[in-house]
Amino acid sequence: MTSKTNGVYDRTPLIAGNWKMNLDHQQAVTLVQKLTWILTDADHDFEKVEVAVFPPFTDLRSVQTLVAGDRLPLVYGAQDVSAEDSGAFTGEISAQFLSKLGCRYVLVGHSERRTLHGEDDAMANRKLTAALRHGLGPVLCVGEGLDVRQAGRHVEHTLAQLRGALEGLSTEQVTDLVVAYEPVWAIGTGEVAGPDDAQQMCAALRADVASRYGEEAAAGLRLLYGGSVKSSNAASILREKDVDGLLVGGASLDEAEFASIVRFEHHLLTD
Ligand SMILES: O=C[C@H](O)COP(=O)(O)O
Repeated sequence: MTSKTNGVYDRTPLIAGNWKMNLDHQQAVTLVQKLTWILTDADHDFEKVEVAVFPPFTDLRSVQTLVAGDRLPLVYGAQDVSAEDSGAFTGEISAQFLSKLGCRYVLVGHSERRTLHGEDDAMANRKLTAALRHGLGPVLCVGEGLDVRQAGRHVEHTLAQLRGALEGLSTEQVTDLVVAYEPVWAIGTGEVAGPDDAQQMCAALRADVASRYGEEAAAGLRLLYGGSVKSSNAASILREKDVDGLLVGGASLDEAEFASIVRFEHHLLTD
């Protein structure tokens, strides 16, 4: 069985906030402070439901100082990483630097990196490998565009992205991985894939990992859904068996809204 269980869920749920290119380092400190106050006030158990924020690179040092100084129970990561470790790569950020800043996670292959910067599965694979080399937990993002969904090829497309990005990884590395399914047509558009869509894809991703890396790897793999998540739809998506968490964009910029998403169990109880 997986070592990821927290005694309540099969795997520890992860609620992650991707701030994208929003909030400077001072705003970052304010948001992280307020978010922690709200969650601590509400007796949130951070061991039971993990909370992560993904600020811009320039905020990370400030977030590290705050989290370490005040021993805050949330974790943080970066939105991207270089495939290279060091050298003449102007503008790139090494996984080693992120590791030194206390990042636990890093996003790899986000759809905005793929569409705006031409990143393909081979690049995602190199970045993922670089992250693992330096002890970071990659959050691999996969998902189809509207044309692919309309053509009914979304499962095959997303599984191909997964396979390409995982090329050469060991079973152990795959077991600890987080994969976020983000249908591109649902990102920042207000369109949400239904809980059934999220479950269908997450089940397909888990089954694919089971067939290639074994049941234990599949049981440990955490699968997130991302795309126009709000507090009003979070609980219904997280109710699905194979969905282990959420990757939240816009709604993570509002501490009260994000805290409400983190406390999805409260909605499950009151729904
Ligand atoms: O990384 C987060 C996703 O791109 C979702 O963004 P969104 O919640 O603003 O749709």
